Amino acid sequence: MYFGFKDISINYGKREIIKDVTIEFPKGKTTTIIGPNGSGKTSLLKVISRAVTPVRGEVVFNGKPLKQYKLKELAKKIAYLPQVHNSPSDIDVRTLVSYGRYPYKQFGRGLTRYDNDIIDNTIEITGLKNLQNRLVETLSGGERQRAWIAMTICQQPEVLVLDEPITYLDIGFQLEVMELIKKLGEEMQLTIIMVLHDINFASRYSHYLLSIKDKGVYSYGDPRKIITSGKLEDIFGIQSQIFEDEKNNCPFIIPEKKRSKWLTLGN
Ligand SMILES: Nc1ncnc2c1ncn2[C@@H]1O[C@H](COP(=O)(O)OP(=O)(O)OP(=O)(O)O)[C@@H](O)[C@H]1O
Repeated sequence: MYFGFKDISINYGKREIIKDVTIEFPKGKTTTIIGPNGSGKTSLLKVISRAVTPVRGEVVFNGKPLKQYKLKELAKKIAYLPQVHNSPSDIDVRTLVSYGRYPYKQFGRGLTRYDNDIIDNTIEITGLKNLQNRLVETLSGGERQRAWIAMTICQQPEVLVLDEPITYLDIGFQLEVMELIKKLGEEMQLTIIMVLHDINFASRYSHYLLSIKDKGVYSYGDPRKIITSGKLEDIFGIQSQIFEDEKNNCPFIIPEKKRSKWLTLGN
């Protein structure tokens, strides 16, 4: 297995959240995890970042369980951007991006010329050149997200894990960040695993979708296979119309109605 979950189960106390999930993420491709609120998507990503320890199973990278790697070694291979990230208030964009080089730093040494070249290049390709001296706290939400993504890219990872990277952004910045992720994925041949709530963005920007329901994998595959009105009804309890986005060559959904006891009361 290149990278994936092998028989992962997650509990919080006695409560079981995820049960026996096994999935391999294809190398160099983008896989997006979708599923209802509270279904365990973030918990799965946190197992990759080691913030959550599964009760059973393991994450496998290059055929070896993650726990057999040294943390510094892993940080050069896998970058993780959590859903909520608070920047220190007094650092500028360049400094934030440079944090991505920490796994490569020798003890007691500063950044090398090579590190600075990588930082320059990352700032260039993520369109941050004009913002590099600005304090991170003064950036708009979209600009800030770009800066954080740049930090992960500066790590030169093979695997990039993103938890809801566009959730708090307006539609313009959502599009900009998704295009950036796509560009970086293609140029750096990244294996991207992310969680998105927006099914249409997930459909358009993913090679594969993984849907989570009832503690496990409900469906996995090409967006065309996953985005069907029957499956979306099962996963989210919604009725929807599905169309073909011919320009982007993927399905898109118009949600119609939620199956909800609140809405039908009194009818
Ligand atoms: N540290 C924790 N302690 C106890 N329960 C937790 C903890 N973290 C998450 N949970 C619970 O585990 C379940 C899964 O949470 P998780 O955040 O993984 O779901 P999610 O699919 O990412 O949800 P959302 O789409 O709302 O972000 C939820 O019921 C949540 O309340």
